[in-house]
Amino acid sequence: KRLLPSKGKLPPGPTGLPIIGNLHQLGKVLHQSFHKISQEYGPVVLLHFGVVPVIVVSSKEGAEEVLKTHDLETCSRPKTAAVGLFTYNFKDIGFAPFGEDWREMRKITMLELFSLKKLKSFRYIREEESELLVKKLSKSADESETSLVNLRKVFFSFTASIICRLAFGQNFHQRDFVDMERVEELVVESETTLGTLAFADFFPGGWLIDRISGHHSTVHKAFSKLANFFKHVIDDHLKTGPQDHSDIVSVMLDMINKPTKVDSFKVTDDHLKGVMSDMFLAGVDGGAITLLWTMTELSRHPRVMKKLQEEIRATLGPNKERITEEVLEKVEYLKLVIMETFRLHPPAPLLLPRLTMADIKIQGYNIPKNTMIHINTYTIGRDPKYWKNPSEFIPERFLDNLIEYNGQHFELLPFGSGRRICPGMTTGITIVELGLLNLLYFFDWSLPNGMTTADIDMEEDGGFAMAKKVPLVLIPTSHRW
Ligand code: HEM
Repeated sequence: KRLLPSKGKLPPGPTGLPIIGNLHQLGKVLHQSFHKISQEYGPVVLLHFGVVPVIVVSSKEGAEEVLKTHDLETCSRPKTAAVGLFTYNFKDIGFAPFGEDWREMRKITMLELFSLKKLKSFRYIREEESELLVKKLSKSADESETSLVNLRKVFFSFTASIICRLAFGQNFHQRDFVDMERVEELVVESETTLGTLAFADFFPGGWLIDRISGHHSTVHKAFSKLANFFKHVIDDHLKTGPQDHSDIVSVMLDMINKPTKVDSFKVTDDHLKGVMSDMFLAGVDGGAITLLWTMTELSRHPRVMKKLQEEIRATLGPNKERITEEVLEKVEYLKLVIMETFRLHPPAPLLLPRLTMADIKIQGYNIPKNTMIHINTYTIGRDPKYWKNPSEFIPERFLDNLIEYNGQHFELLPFGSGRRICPGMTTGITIVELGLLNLLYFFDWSLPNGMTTADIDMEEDGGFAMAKKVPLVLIPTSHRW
């Protein structure tokens, strides 16, 4: 507590050890460790990561105070070494401190993601990639009645193909510098490294321990693979001559090469690569993880799977050749299933950490300036105070309330809230809905021979994202009408 100068009452928390603070009390999966600690110490907890004070907020009311009442005072981000490397010195959106760089990068990305001019082509890309997904799965299903499909690989290559076409203008079915089979590795390795705690961030001189333990070299290896991929994408744009503004990379390259106003904000190479890092990691991971947990829960709950497939097939009618996005509005139960998945498996369970820019009060506790805050949406989604039978997967619970995931309801925050809410929410949710619609309309799904629903592994893994540790492997059968 001496490290956190405060005139008022500080939140409670477990007693730490000298120097390392509470680090020895944390496991590899941070949101689960925080969950256990909050069950004992309450919804606002003070911990020390080495010499750095960290507050964990695990209640709807606390989250609302941080993200709404004090949104402005808490809308910066703490800096860590690995993040600095992957974001080209915080020149991205997700980890940039509050200020001009963040504001400008966010503006450019939002304008691009929601550009009216591109709505039609974005929609075409998503629909075409969904058709390709169905073709790939049909091939597996036709080869053998028992052919196994690793859905983690399928979902990562599906979301990566879409994001890379929307944001980078790269169609990987026509390029050979990225192996779509290995894209999952590239994203998961980068994301996990990015979210791992490093000694350098929490102790003076901790960089030495990181070098000896090999952490430093692991981070640099993962980063160099990603940097090499970005280099190919940028070179490819430069080769084709004047930029056509069809994607974010092209728009930003033009801003770097032809700044318009003398005094205006200068976009640099680092801004471009920082934004590419965000799009690739946040965009691909969020969608793939949501798809994976949804299919996992559906496989564990045959009643829900059956009801959802019946709704989808009744709404779309028989023997459709392809699915277009306008039907998304009509499949109500699908939305409830996704919300229930978000409640139990929020893809970013701690959102991204915030940093206070002034002294504030949360739930009556003093939180001084420059404190790191984590919101544990995993605990909030399982809190019996807000949810009846919280550990059960019951999509119908959302029929009785008006809760949505748009950042206005603090008991369900899969995309965060406030100034730093996810700018890719609409894109992300459309990819997830369209992917699931195709999978569930065209195929019936079963577990590998000899496996029962009780055998499905639910173990979590992860850094910033809640990955599923063991891949989900299922058998697709083309649906016969
Ligand atoms: C289902 C898919 C997705 C989920 C669940 C998700 C979730 C999140 C969450 C929880 C945050 C942190 C918000 C906060 O700190 O309050 C975030 C931030 C962000 N997301 Fe997403 N996301 C998804 C898809 C996407 C997509 C498709 C893109 C871009 C193409 C994207 C780009 C970003 C960026 C740039 C940020 C940082 C925003 C900032 O700090 O200002 N996300 N996302």
